Amino acid sequence: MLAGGSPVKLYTSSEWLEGSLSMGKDLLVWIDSTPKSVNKLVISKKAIFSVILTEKHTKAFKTIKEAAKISDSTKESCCFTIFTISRNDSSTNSNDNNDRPVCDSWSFSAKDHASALSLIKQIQVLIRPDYHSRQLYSLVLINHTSGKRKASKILKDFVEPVFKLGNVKYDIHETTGPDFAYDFMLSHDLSKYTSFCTISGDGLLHQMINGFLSRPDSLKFKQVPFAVIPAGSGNGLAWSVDCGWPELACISIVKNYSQPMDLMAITRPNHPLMFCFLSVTYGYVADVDIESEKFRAFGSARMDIYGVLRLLSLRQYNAKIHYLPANKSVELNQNFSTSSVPVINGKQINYITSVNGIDPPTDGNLKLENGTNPQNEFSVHQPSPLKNSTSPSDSVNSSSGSSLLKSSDMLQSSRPHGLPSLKSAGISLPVDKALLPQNWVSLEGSFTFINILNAPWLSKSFLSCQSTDINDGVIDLIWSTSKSRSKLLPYFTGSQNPDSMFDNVNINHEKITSIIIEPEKRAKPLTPTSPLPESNPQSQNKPYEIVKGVGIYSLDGEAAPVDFIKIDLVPSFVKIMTSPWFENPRNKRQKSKTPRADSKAALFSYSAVSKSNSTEFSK
Ligand SMILES: Nc1ncnc2c1ncn2[C@@H]1O[C@H](COP(=O)(O)OP(=O)(O)OP(=O)(O)O)[C@@H](O)[C@H]1O
Repeated sequence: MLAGGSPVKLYTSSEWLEGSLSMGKDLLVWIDSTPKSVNKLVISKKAIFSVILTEKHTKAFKTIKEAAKISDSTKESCCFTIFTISRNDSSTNSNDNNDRPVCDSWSFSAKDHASALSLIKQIQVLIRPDYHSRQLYSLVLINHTSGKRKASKILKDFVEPVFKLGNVKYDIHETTGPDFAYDFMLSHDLSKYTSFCTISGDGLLHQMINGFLSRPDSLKFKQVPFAVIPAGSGNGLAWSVDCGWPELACISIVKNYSQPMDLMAITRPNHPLMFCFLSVTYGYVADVDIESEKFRAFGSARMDIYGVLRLLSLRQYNAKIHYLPANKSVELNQNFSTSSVPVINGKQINYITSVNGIDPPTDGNLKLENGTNPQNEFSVHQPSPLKNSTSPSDSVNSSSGSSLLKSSDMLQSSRPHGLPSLKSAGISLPVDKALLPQNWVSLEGSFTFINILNAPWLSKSFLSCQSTDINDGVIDLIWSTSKSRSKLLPYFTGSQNPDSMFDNVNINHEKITSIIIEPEKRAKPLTPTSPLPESNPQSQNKPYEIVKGVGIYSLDGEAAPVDFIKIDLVPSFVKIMTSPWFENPRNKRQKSKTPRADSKAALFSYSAVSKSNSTEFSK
């Protein structure tokens, strides 16, 4: 319901129009009071990120920086300006990230200074409901070495002015090395902050989240959202939460929009438990991501350019994978269904283990027992029926040697508070197929790539899976054994909707909750007794021996040595800032006649009143 309107003039088309301004719960409405006038302006609260007292000048602010400066100097005035963000109505394509948001400013004049201040107070509640009762205070870590080294410019052009205009206080710390964010989050007092933010790529946020979750008191700050203001080369998470443009990321912090985010718990031999929010990749995508680090100066284009080169000489890696399909992790008590039997290179793979001791029907054309795949590409897991299939004991395989995962013991030592039990925790490595719970699926073969995803976008131009979401309670597993460049190219170039390419012949897709990778070749530590340290993409000293054909893992874009690895979904484990209209995830937007949730048509409606002032975010 709208409260009664206050007399307020709106500056439009070089003149002041008499009218009244009313505030609803979710919108602001100005109506021309001239008899028979059709002039009306409606602005959705999602679009408003600032309102400031301004001098009675009608000149538009050229940049947001200029507006931020003026917000200091205006003393007594009856004028005020509202700043909004939206996208142009013409941008309707969900599968590209090229439409930059635009800023509009709207100039109003109230009866007097006191009325202007009173209206400003009401509009601030539209910016965020607790504007007057809670001061936002952001912890900001900035990595000047990210991407094309534009972090300082992003700070000056976007973060400083938008935070000032939106009344967000902040403490900023420059990273001094690769472990800075991890150590900072582990050791500093975080109690005054309302968000933990980076100006960086995905790598720094990865360090920040892992440092945070290693704190003994992390549970206390569980409601504090993380935010990433993109300055890196990939910025996969930022694009996945509709904050790929720095101005949108800053405005999300001002408006304090957040939602829970799933994480992937990563368990590896000789490493503490760690978490990824974006992806774990092995094969083509990891090779491109990590090996193209030397071309950082090209920004996100480094991956596109190097990706083409790598495609010309495709590599494959022999490995076994074992995964728990999402539909099997909930309920075991169901009959075998053939609907989910995948087809690999045109051949149906009888990969599903027997469920509750009932053997799956066999395909007349195939006899798929271990090693008897007609293409000799996969061997198929057909374990003996287990009595207790859901939770085998946490035994450690005695023949496993020192590098083996000590299952639950290892996890206990570094488990963050509130971490649910991990589905793979009871499985010792190397996997003994006879002991693998029967709802798990095993495959073995030569993989071109294995992508394990928690978010749809891995970079500005690479939508790796449209149907995934940061908070959908599942992991998306996408893998290929194909060497067909023509079939793989459209997936990596984004020329087609990725999900339409998941044909289970060249590119396979499964929704899962846990996965174990057992690569045939593994990285070797240089000193056999010392653990494999976390590798840093920029480090010149690789602490492990480079063995030809081993490849590399990319964990949220951070290089890691190839070894046994377990990945388990942890639902809604942290919070992440998203753009104000992220409730309808943009990756799910379709081309349609309905206006985009972030378009001017959806956020404003105006009749006759058509001239707002455009303000540049940065020059
Ligand atoms: N001052 C620093 N010197 C060297 N390395 C740093 C410094 N600060 C952070 N790092 C490390 O740099 C790595 C990459 O950083 P970041 O993710 O910010 O940029 P990026 O790799 O260009 O972007 P993206 O991950 O999106 O591709 C992270 O591992 C981070 O820990």
